[in-house]
Amino acid sequence: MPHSTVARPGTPEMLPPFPDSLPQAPIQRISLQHLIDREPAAEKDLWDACISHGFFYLDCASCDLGRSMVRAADELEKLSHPAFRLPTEVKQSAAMSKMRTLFGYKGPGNVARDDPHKRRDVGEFWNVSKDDVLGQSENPVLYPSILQEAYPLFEDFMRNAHGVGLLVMELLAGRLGIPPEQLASKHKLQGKSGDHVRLTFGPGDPEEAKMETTRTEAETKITTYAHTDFGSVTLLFNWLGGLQVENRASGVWEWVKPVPGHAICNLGDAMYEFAGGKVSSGKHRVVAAPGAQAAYDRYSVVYFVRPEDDVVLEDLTPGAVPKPEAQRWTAGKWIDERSRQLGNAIKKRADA
Ligand SMILES: O=C(O)CCC(=O)C(=O)O
Ligand SMILES: [Fe+2]
Repeated sequence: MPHSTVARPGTPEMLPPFPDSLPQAPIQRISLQHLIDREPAAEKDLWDACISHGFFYLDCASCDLGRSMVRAADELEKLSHPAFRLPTEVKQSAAMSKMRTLFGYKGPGNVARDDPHKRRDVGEFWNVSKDDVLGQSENPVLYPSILQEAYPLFEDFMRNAHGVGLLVMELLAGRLGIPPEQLASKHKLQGKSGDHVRLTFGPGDPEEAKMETTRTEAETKITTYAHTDFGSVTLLFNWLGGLQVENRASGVWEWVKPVPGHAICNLGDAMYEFAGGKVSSGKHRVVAAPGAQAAYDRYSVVYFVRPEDDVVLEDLTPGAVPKPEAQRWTAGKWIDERSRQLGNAIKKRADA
């Protein structure tokens, strides 16, 4: 997959604007500082967002923790440019399919099992494992040196994003009647889990510019296939449009406009299970950025907070009826299975 010749200028201000005419998902903005302060109005907004779309903007400009995450995400975005321009052989030497799980490099060309149009996706990922970065993997991925040399930056971002994920879970636990320490104990930083930083790349394509309102679904190029996130809480930083969330009532794909200084935060399947289905794991995907933005290469920086691999995904709310044994998925197996559905050829775990 050749890279676009249009280099991203590097500063968000220099990018063409997101077209205001497009239907945007009605996602609330919530201040991280207000959540840290446990302000009741912010907690209520969080709850409302989580039981409706399962998505919200997290205003990170409001506190040191948030500003530090924004700075690290900006640095990781810059690192992504050379990391995705490495020769294909170098990237493939750390391919997910060669590794034990979904960590490592994902190239373009996957076809999701359930895509009726059998489109090949155009997106690339570097999935950098928390356990590898923290030096607690038995079998770490041999990432290219450009990524390994940046482990201190990854670690800084991970620790902060993990902390924010735990805060979101603690606040939701309060509403759900789940003892907060029960969720925290299933998402320990030191636990073996699918947590990782994902750097994503989608090639710019000037021919896609302004096609977003006329192209059919079959003509829509997929950067990242429609999916729900597999874990508990996701924090996402992006600079160009392209992210879309499915409106649950109408089935229409609505755009999510990047807002400077804000993370996009969403819940995944594991949180849906823990909450007994009371919160949403919203379906989303990434397509070419809209309008003149389509010509630019698109990068995003994501952190996934997931339950530890051996945690059973089950309803933790008071009075929940335990699932029959045959329907009890551990987080590790759930992540592997969902990853295969999205077209990733990953090996079975030794303990599976
Ligand atoms: O790149 C984005 O904006 C979203 C990425 C995403 O949804 C994912 O990697 O799970
Ligand atoms: Fe996602």
